[in-house]
Amino acid sequence: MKKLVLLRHGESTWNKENRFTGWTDVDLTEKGTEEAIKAGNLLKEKGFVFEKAYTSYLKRAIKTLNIVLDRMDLDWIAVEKTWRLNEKHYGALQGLNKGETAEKYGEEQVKIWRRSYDIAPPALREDDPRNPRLDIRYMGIQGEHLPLTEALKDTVERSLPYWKEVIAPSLQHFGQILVVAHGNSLRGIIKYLKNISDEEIVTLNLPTAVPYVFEFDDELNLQQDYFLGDPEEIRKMMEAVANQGKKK
Ligand SMILES: O=C(O)[C@@H](CO)OP(=O)(O)O
Repeated sequence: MKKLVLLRHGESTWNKENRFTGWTDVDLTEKGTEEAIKAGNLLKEKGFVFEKAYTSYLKRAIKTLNIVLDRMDLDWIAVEKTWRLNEKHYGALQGLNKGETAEKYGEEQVKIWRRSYDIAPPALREDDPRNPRLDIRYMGIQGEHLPLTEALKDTVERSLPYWKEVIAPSLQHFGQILVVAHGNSLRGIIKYLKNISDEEIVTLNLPTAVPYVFEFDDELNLQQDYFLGDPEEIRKMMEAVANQGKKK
C-alpha cells in the first residue's frame, strides 16, 4: 500500500488577520508553529516514515514542513520545492481583509472568489510591484506561466502536471510521501484524486496543519482517505475556515 500525506501549513500571520494571502510570503504565527509541531508528533506517533517531501516556494509551507520533519527526526530527507504547489494566486484581493471584502461586495461574491472552480478574483495590474515576474524566486519560470490572478482551475492546471510527472512517480518509488502546501493548491489536487465535481469542490475547506492521509494500491488507485485527529475538532476547524468569508 502507498501512502500520501497532504498537509496545509500552520496558521500564518495573514490567516490570523483574516486577509487574502495567495502568493504573499507571510510567516507562521506562534499558533501556526504549535500546530506544525502537533502535526509532526502525530505523524510520528502513527508510524509514518517519509524519505521524500514536497512543498511550495512560500515560507509558511516550508517552515511547517521543516518543523514536521524535525519532530519526526527526518530532517535529513530530500525536499523538493516548487512554485507549482504555491497557493492559488489571489490577484488584487491579496492583502484585503476577507470580512471587509464581504461587507463591500457581499458574502456570495466572496465565496465565489474563494471557492468557485473557474471564476478568478480581479487580477493584479501588470505593473503592480507584486507581479511575480519581479520576484527573484520566479525568475527561472517562463513569464506566460506566472499568474496575476487564478481561479482554482488555473491552480490545478499548474499543479497537476507536477503531481503526474513528479509526485505520483515518487509515491510509487518511495511508498510514503509528504506534501506540505496550501488550502487551495491542495484542494485542487484533492479534487483530482477524489474525482470531485466543480460544484462539490466549493464546499471543501481545509483546516491548518491537520494531516490528510490518502491510501493507494500499488497501481495508485485510491483506496481510502482520512484526516488524522479528532473528527469533531477538525469539523469545527473546517467550519471556521468557511466562515472567514462572512461579513465582520
Ligand atoms: O488567503 C488565502 O490565500 C487562502 C488560504 O489561506 O484563503 P482562502 O481560505 O480564503 O482561500
